[in-house]
Amino acid sequence: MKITDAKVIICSPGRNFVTLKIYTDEGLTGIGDATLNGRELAVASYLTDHVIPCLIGRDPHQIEDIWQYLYRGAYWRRGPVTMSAIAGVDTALWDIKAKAANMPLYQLLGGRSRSGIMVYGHANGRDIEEATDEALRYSEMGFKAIRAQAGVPGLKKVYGVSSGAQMASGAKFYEPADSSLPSEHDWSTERYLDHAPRLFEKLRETLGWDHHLLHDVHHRLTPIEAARLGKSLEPCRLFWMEDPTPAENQEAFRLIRQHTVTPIAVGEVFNSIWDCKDLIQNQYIDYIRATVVHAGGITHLRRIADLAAIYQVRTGSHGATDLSPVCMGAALHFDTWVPNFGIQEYMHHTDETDAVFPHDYSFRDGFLYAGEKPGHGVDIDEKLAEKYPYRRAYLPVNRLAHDGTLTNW
Ligand SMILES: O=C(O)[C@@H](O)[C@@H](O)[C@H](O)[C@H](O)CO
Ligand SMILES: [Mg+2]
Repeated sequence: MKITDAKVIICSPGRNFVTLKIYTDEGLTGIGDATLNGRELAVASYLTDHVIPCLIGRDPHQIEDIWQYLYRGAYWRRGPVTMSAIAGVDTALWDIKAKAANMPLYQLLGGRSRSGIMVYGHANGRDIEEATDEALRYSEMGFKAIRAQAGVPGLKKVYGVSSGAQMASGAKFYEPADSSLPSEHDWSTERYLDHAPRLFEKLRETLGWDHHLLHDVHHRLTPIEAARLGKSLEPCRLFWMEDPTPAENQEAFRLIRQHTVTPIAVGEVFNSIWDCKDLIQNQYIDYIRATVVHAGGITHLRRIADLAAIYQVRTGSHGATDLSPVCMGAALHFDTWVPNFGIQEYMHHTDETDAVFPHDYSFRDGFLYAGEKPGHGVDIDEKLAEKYPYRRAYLPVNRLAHDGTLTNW
């Protein structure tokens, strides 16, 4: 089989997505997600201008050789743009290979390891009461695991709190990339550290102990502040505290680990095994959040998961709405196979997004189920995609409320 063509499809059904489609001389096609929130066109150009010319004429079955060619052959290795582009190619090639084998992708990876994929949903509110009501609603929707985020008194706009309407799926629409220039949020660590434990005390008081509760700190604390938060949350028994501190310095997590047993999840911004090697080998984390779309595709994510398995670190892949249904579809096949699975994030896409990306995965009683169609089970309706042209959008920036210092969003 030979790759005869490939193209990048950029669309914006509620938010921007970058999709790579690969064509072969046997009529099989495959698609991969290559969306990088706020930097979409960089990845589109990397694919169109630098990668696609190298793919034409190659055997799509040679996934590993193509991966090595695109990784080592670029000379300039790693980084979110490069690895999202490689991920788009890799996912499309696995899609083609599974279609050629006439089997769902998880079978090709090694078969089913579990009956279904436990997922967590996003409950959030402007204050503790609203977030608690949302968490109750997610419990009624069948979620066994619920991430909770709430506004912080005195702060205008913080991460994770939706001001969107409720969608048909029951979830509230939330899209952080909300403007043609970065919107500015405000932050106070002191207010947040006083407030977060109260949110989870209220949630345990209201929901009881049968649900997993998760929280995303979103890179905002110093290591010792993260240690303090972890300790304060211990009585509420969280499933994980996510991104407690920026992870460029993996060694920083040793300090957090010395002070708290609250489980830690990191890695949605990681794009290679090198970003997580020390965190995993030192068991500074409990879950690795790397994803198909941002960590070089299925080929590389398997390597990260296998390293993690040696140290009893489990997967907890990112699954926000800026990862397209193509990524979710591929992730569910990966999650169905991977032996050290932990949990999968699941934010409902909009109905218009689901229409552009028809898929055969389904949600039932707190679990997602990959479909049985050959491939990863997701397609793109190119005609419909044309109705939603790209529009520039940025993730917000964040400033300290008391003096405007630029900090982590
Ligand atoms: O854990 C999460 O879902 C968040 O960290 C993401 O929603 C993140 O803010 C977005 O993916 C950024 O594009
Ligand atoms: Mg996160």
